[in-house]
Amino acid sequence: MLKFHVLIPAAGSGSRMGGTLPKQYLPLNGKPLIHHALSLFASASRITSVHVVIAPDDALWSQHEVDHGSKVVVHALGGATRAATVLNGLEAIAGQVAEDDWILVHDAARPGLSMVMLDRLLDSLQEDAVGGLLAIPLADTLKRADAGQRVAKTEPRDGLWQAQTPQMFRYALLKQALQQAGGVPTDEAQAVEALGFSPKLVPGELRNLKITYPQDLQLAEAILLADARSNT
Ligand SMILES: Nc1ccn([C@@H]2O[C@H](COP(=O)(O)OP(=O)(O)OP(=O)(O)O)[C@@H](O)[C@H]2O)c(=O)n1
Ligand SMILES: C[C@](O)(CO)[C@H](O)COP(=O)(O)O
Repeated sequence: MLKFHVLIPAAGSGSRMGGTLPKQYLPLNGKPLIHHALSLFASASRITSVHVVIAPDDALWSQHEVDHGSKVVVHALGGATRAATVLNGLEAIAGQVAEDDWILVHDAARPGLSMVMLDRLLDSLQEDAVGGLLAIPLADTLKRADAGQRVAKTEPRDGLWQAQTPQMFRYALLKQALQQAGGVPTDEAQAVEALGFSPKLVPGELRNLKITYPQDLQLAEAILLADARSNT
C-alpha cells in the first residue's frame, strides 16, 4: 500500500533571523513556529508517520513539546547542514519505512502549509515516477546586482519558479541522492536532479513562505490570523 511519511529538518540555528532562540521555537500566534506544520501533518489522515530531526544538543524541544500523538517521532540527529540533517533522519528510519514509500521533507520554518496544498501535492505526485515539490512561479522582474548593489542586468524570468516544501520523493531515491550529492544541495530536488531526474513542480502558494528574516514572521502572523478569522 502507498504510504506517505514526513521528515521535518529542525536543527537550524536561524542565523538570518537573529536573536538567541532558534527560529523553530519562536512564538507564532500562540504556539512555537514548528508546531504549526506539525499539527497539520499529525492531523492529516493520509500521513503515516512524522519524523522531526532536531540538533543533538537541543535543550529546547522538551520545553516546547506539544503532544501530537504517536505518529510523531523525534530524532536528535541534526547535522551541520539541512541536507545532512535530512540524510541523518532518513538513515534513522531505515527498516521502519519501505524503500518505495514516499517521504515528504518539510521545513520547520514553513508554518503556512495548508491541507489543500498538502492534498494537491499528494494527488499530483502519488503516481509519479520521480516525485517533486511545491513551488511558485516567479512573479517579479528579476535583477542581477553588481558589487556596488546597482543593476548589472535584468534576467529573463521565463520558466523560473521558487522552490517551497514539502519536497516529495521515494525513500530509496532520496537517500541515494543525498548520499551522492556533491557540494551542499539546498533542497532535496537539487540532489535528485543531480542523478539525472526531473522533479515535477506542483503549484504552492505564497502563504507557504519560509520564515527567514524577522519581517517574514510578521507576514506569517497576519496570514494565519486572517485564516483563523475566516474560519470563525
Ligand atoms: N543544519 C541544519 C540547517 C537547517 N535545518 C533546517 O532546515 C530548514 C530550512 O532552513 P533555513 O531557513 O536555512 O533555517 P536555518 O538554517 O535555521 O536558518 P539560517 O540559514 O538563517 O541560519 C529549517 O527548518 C531548519 O531548522 C536543519 O535541520 N539543519
Ligand atoms: C528547501 C528550501 O526551503 C526551498 O526553498 C530552501 O532551499 C531551504 O532554505 P535554505 O535557506 O537554503 O536552507
